[in-house]
Amino acid sequence: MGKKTISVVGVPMDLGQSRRGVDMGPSAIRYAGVIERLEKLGYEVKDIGDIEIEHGKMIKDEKNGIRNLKSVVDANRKLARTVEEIMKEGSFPLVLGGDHSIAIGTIAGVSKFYNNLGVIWYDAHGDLNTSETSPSGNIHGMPLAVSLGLGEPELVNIAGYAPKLKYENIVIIGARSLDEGEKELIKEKGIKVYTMHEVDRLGMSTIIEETIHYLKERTDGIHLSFDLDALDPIYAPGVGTPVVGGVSFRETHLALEMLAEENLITSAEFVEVNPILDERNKTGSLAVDLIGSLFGERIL
Ligand SMILES: NC(=[NH2+])NCCC[C@H](N)C(=O)O
Ligand SMILES: [Mn+2]
Ligand SMILES: [Mn+2]
Repeated sequence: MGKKTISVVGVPMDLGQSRRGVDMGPSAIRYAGVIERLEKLGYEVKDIGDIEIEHGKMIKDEKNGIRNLKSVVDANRKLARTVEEIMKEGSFPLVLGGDHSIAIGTIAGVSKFYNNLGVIWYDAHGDLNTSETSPSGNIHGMPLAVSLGLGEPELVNIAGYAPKLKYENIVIIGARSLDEGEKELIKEKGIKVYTMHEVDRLGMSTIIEETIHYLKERTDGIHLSFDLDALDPIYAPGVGTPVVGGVSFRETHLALEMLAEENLITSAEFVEVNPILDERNKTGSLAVDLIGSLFGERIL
C-alpha cells in the first residue's frame, strides 16, 4: 500500500459508547495474529503499543448529555500526536480500536499531511451526530461530524485545526441505521452515501469502482475508517451496536481487495471489536482477515 512499513497502534478505549468491553479490541486483534499476518505479507511492522487511556467510571456531561467528553478528548489528543509521528516517519498508520470515537484522533493526526484527505467510512452508521442530534450522547456516533467541523469545540479542535475533512471528500458505505439529524445533514450537504439499498442494487464491485473513481480525482490521500459493525452480525457478532441486514463477508473482502489493487489507502483504522460480546474471537479474527485483504492478501 505505497509504504513498506506499517505502524500498528492500539487504542483501548470504550468511553465513546455505553457498553463496556470494546477497550479490549486491540488485544483481541493482536491475539488473532495481526502482526504476524502483515509480516508474512512482506511488510516491516512496528507495533508501537497502546495509547494510555484514563479508565474511570462512565459519566454523562452535565451540560449537554455527552458521555465522558473529557476522557475522550484526552485520548484523542494523545492518539493524534502518535499518528502524526508515524506520518512523519513515512510509515503507514494502522490504528486498532477501541470504539469509533478514536477516528477523531486518527484523522486529526493524518489530515494535516494532505490538502484534500479522502475518507471511506465503512459502517452501518453515519456517525454524523452532534450533541444536538445525538439520541444517545455517545461520542462514537459523532466522529465523522466532528472531523467535518461540527459539534463540541474541544473535539472539533483537537490537534489545533479544523475542519479536518471536506464534505465532498467522504464516501460512506454500508449505512443502514441513520438518525434523523444525520439524514438531514447528508441531504443538505450532498454527502456521498452507499446505503445497503445501493449495496444490494449495484453490488460491491460497482460501488468500489465508483468510490475509487470519485475519490481519485479530488483527494491526495485516502483514510479507511472501518467499523466492524458494517458487516452483518452473522459475521461480526462482537460489536456494541449491531444492525441486521449488513454487508457480507465476501462483499467486504472484495471491497478491500479492490482497494489493495489500487494502492490508494494511506491510513486505516479498524474499530468497535468488543471481545466480551464476541463468540470465541470471531470478530477479532475477522478484523485480521480483513486487514490481510487490505494489505494485499489474495486467495491465490
Ligand atoms: N460507531 C458506532 N458504532 N456508532 C453507532 C452510533 C449509533 C447512533 N447513531 C448514536 O449516535 O448513538
Ligand atoms: Mn457503526
Ligand atoms: Mn462507526
